[in-house]
Amino acid sequence: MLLPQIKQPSDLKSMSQDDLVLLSAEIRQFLIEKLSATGGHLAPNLGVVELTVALHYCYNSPVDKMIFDVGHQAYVHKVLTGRMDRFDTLRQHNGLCGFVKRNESEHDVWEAGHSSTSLSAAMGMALARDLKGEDNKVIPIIGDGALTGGMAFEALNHIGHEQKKMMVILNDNEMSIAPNVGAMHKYLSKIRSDRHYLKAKDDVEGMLKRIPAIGDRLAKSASWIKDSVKYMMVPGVLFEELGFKYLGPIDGHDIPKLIEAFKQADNVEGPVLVHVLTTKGKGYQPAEADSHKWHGISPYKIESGQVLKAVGKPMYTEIFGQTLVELAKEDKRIVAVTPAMPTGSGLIPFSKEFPDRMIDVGIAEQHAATMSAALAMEGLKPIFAVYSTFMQRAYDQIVHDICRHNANVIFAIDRAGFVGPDGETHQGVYDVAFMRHIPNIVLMMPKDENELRHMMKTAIEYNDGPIAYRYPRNNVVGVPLDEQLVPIPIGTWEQIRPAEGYAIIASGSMLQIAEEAAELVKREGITAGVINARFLKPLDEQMLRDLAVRGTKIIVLEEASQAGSMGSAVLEFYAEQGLHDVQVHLMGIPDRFIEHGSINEQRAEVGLTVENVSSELRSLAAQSSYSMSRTKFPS
Ligand SMILES: Cc1ncc(C[n+]2csc(CCOP(=O)(O)OP(=O)(O)O)c2C)c(N)n1
Ligand SMILES: CC(=O)[C@@H](O)[C@H](O)COP(=O)(O)O
Ligand SMILES: [Mg+2]
Repeated sequence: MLLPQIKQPSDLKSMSQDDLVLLSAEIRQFLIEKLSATGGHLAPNLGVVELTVALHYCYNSPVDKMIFDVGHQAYVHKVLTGRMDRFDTLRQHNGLCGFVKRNESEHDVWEAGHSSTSLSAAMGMALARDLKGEDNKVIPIIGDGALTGGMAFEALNHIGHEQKKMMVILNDNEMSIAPNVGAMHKYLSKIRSDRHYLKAKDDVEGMLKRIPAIGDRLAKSASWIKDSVKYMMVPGVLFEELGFKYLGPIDGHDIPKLIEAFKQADNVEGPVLVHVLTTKGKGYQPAEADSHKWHGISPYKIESGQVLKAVGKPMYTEIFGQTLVELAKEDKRIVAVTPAMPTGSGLIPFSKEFPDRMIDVGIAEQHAATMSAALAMEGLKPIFAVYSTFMQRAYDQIVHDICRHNANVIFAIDRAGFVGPDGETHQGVYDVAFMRHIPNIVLMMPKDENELRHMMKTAIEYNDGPIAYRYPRNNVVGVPLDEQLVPIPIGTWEQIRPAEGYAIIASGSMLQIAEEAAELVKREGITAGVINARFLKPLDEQMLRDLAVRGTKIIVLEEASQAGSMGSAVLEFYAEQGLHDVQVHLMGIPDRFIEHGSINEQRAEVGLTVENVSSELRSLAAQSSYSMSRTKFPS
């Protein structure tokens, strides 16, 4: 076995290329075995085994900077950089992060989680290198999916202009999470599929060089002919026109060929793009056969490929997807917009039923948002289905193109709140704060799946501007579903338990915690009300006034950043109304990033638990009895 000998990347240097091939096989087997117990991003990592081995063989991490785009495909890098023995803890609380993580290793020079940042990071590192007079290599590794992200194009444009030396590895496996989309994808597929490029490329380039310059007039047409023939025949010309030397396509599972290509690239002065063809899920039949499903997978049985996912209640995502099909059958204006997350957003049923009304724009949240505004302004009902965390990419488009235009865009914000194993880069905890302060937006969050369905109906019937509903990466509560969907009056909260002295104003999944806490302290003589704050904007101002008039002590409980979310809105309301005596306690997510683990562990880490809410109620009650005892009532 070669793998146990690898404690650091330099241990590869003494190995023969045959050994590297054997080592790759051992790494592949290691990943298949480890992830069968932990789950994780199996298919992306199986696709980059040889690529990562060859990179660490040829280059000197961390001096040479390997920058993994998204970072979900860095398990092999982690194996080779001394973290093999931590894979049993992958994506678990205090365990190995599923993405590149600087506090794990000096070899992790750039963190991600969100797509399409590697080229910009590479540009920064190359500029810094040259300004410091250093000569290390800068090597961004970007997938064909990540290349559809707008940031990648911004960076390509700048890199081509600056002509800084770097080697961009384009890992082309024809897949995003789902099959990749877009004109760039088609272009890459053309290069990938037309093998004649490879054999004709040298002939064509040789011929072009032999066309003599015949006088100025003809010389121009000669160079025009060269360019047009080059456009037709030479692969990667798009990149070459952007100022990159294009090398490829290279078989990304052939270590000798990869090493040869890297040597060629090292001799290029400016930026070079090495186009590497890989198979997502390579070497494990179930993952190769369905790399979409095996992009991110739960624990499984190796022999059969049977996924061991607990059979239980559906996710909110599934209810969203089903309900959207119901609504779209009644309303032809409904179109679904997804930035490369059709499956994760539950839109596969919709795409099967209404293929013409399903728009996957690739990893392009900004484009998706602005395009949705235009769809709405043309009288359609665009459902912008997006994960909370990825929607952060489109903040300006939400302000500038959707809300300012008061466009009837419907946001279906999935993964709202803690997301568990993906950790800090994927937590959906900022959208309340960054959306509620934008004029014209209505923001909802359901207490259960039945209310989500009514909110979806509410959004369709609402024609006064943008409206959003956010729901968690969770299983549903398990309540009966009403057949008849009825719009909810905008800005109305629901009193679940009458407020006497104390009230918990809670949103979404926090309602269950609020009710359990209220029930727990009730046995101790503390009667706490529970209010379903199903509208995060606008607030139910009448209910807030009533609570103030009755001198109710309030806890605002939300699985969102405490700064700027609903709790802040309640405080602002009372301040604006001059109701300065109202006692409001905020229980939300503190001002720090919460790392990977289970959702319950993340909630416990920040105190969003029944125990904590109960003890908060007890201390409020103790204060009241203390201040009561101190009050000198007239005898
Ligand atoms: C801004 C953003 N949007 C969406 C995602 C979700 N996402 C994670 S990986 C991925 C596909 C990446 O495809 P590619 O770069 O080709 O890598 P592969 O998995 O094929 O190796 C997507 C869409 C993300 N991480 N970041
Ligand atoms: C790497 C990435 O960003 C996606 O694969 C993400 O991990 C999907 O998240 P869900 O598992 O919540 O769909
Ligand atoms: Mg890909």
